[in-house]
Amino acid sequence: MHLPSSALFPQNRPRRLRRDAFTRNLVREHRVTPHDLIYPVFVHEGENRREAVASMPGVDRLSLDLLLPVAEDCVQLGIPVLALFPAIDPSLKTPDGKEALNPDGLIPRVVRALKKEFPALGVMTDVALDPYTSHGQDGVLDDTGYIVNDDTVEILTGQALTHAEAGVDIVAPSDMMDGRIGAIREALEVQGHIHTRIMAYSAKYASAFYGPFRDAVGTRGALGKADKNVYQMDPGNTDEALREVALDIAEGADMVMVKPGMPYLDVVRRVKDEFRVPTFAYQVSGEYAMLKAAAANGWLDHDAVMMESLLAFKRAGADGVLTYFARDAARLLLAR
Ligand SMILES: NCc1[nH]cc(CCC(=O)O)c1CC(=O)O
Ligand SMILES: [Mg+2]
Repeated sequence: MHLPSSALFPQNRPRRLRRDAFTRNLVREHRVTPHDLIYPVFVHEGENRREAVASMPGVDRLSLDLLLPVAEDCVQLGIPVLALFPAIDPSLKTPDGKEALNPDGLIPRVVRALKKEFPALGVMTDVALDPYTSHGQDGVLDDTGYIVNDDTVEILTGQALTHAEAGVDIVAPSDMMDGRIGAIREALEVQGHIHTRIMAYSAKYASAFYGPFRDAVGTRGALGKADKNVYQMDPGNTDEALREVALDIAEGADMVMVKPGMPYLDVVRRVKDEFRVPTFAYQVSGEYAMLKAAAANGWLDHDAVMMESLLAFKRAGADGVLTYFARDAARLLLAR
């Protein structure tokens, strides 16, 4: 028999551990479970209103009555948290986005209904002004069109309190203003909302992958050619992500997030290694749209790439993933 030249061969045969399914199952280092998944949903006013989001196949804007069965499905599937995003009636949008502070607005009403019907299901809300502003930016503008920080933080703090008063479990500021986590945490404490958790969008990049989301919440038109580069992070930076996360933890965040997801797995890994806090990644609308489009063309296997993409987040160090695939993935996992 011909002998191989390497002294390590044939003692070292890594393929032994790949030979059959039971061995692969036995030695697998990372897994996805339904409990890892947060399901983002889009809500709008009305009754029995369902509107498909063209750039996000399988995702609809729903009125509250149609959202309730979706919430029930999440409970059945073991998905721990729903993340709410509003598509606000254009007649309610203003330059300062003050509808975000309305205690009887869409989001507070949806939160109250969900917590009443499904008390064990976690509910998370987005803290940011873009669905409420007439210009589609996440904050208020000065005369030059610059998004001003501190005035915006004041409004965001009011928005977070409004959600907390409605009974939300987790507020998730996605605006990228400086100092908002500290301001929100202090206000929550002062008002006695000591259990409200904060998941900070700490390292949120100015990304082109958010396009379909802006269709879903109806901000693409208002935003026009404008970008969010003066507050969201530059895609070229990773040290800066660590500084942002450090600030948010110091200011009182319970959990942090990196966003987008798949193109930023290096950032997820660095954040997890550095801070060892609950770390989440957002597989954003554009990532979802890419995989859906390729699958619809028959270029990729839908279920296989869905599960592989989610597993990649876990392997990179994420404790959980916000994903529009949450229900599909959970269903598949439970069927196995
Ligand atoms: N505060 C806005 C917000 N909250 C979540 C997303 C993106 C989510 C997605 O693309 O799936 C965005 C878009 C943006 O910053 O323009
Ligand atoms: Mg910050």
